[in-house]
Amino acid sequence: MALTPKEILQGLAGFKTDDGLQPLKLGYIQDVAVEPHADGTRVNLHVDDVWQGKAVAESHRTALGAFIKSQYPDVTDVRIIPRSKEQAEHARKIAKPGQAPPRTPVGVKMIAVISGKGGVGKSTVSINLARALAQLGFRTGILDCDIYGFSVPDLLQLTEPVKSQERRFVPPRVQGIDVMSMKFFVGHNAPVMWRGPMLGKAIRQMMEDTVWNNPEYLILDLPPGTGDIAMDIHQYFPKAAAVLVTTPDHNAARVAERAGQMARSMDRRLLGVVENMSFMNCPECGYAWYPLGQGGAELVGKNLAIPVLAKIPWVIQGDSGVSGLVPEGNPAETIYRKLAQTVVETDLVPTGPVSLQP
Ligand SMILES: Nc1ncnc2c1ncn2[C@@H]1O[C@H](COP(=O)(O)OP(=O)(O)OP(=O)(O)O)[C@@H](O)[C@H]1O
Repeated sequence: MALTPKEILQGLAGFKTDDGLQPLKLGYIQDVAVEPHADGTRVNLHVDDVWQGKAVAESHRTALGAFIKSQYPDVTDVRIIPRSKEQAEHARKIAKPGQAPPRTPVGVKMIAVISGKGGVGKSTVSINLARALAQLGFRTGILDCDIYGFSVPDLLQLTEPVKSQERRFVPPRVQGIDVMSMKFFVGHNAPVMWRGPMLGKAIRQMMEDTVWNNPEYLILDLPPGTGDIAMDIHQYFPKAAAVLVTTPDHNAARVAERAGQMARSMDRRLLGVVENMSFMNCPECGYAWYPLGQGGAELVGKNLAIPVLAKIPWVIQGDSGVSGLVPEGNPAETIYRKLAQTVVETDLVPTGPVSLQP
């Protein structure tokens, strides 16, 4: 018999933290979802983000996960996802557990993630921001607009081919994010060698011929730079607000600033700057060091008069790790969650149902 959320909730009645808190009794457990997978069962548990007036401790989350695994041997993966009460309420409104999300298209808020230089982590920030928004309960999609340099599917370790339905494409879903990328339409790592008009057609088709699940947020991973391609793609999404990504070194920051100026000259609203690969923490003593220097985000922020939204540390992946998603329990998870919360609290204007039409 498959495990049910109710059984997990019943089991949680027996859980206490080291310091004697009973989260179920205290009303900190928001909801449980059980997902059967080929290699076992995954449990996603939303909990309040504040316990006893403080952000829920990492140790409480770890203990909760370990408890569930110890009670139910079929469970191979537990995700404890903190969320504010308001976000839980919002999530309940948009998708009652067990029910399909409403079919009426709602407005989509688009966020273009942009950078000056390649390789600063624009795609990494895009996927982790998308996941954090999905974890907050929003239907979220990501469109990899980096037609020539697509990397979103690889960073998400997506291997399955895209499926079609009535001559449209069904985007694969990873961790609650619907993903569309040029990668799905080209041969194994084949280069895309198209010029302008074809490029525009590809973006338009990926948007319009995709069966999007009425996303509330669509993250656009734009190509880096200020050249023709980046400008063309900016034009396709006139209403998207932008998040600028830089690394801390001042050279990258100056290039990022130019990309920000270009976006602004095209009437794009700049929400702020995210500094990626900002610092490294020693896993033993917590000592922070700065392999790429410091001050890049502040420089961009000051010169463009935009806020620094987040500083993301270096994230060390495991031996097998080619995934760009921050591993569960890594401190960067909390930083991305706060970034997503900032985005949610920003008065973004929805653009109407997903469409490229302005
Ligand atoms: N915070 C981080 N810690 C460790 N590695 C990172 C971090 N951010 C990005 N990386 C790694 O750096 C590489 C480049 O990242 P990513 O592809 O996100 O950059 P990008 O700016 O989108 O590049 P491009 O524009 O060339 O596509 C990837 O291998 C990614 O896993």
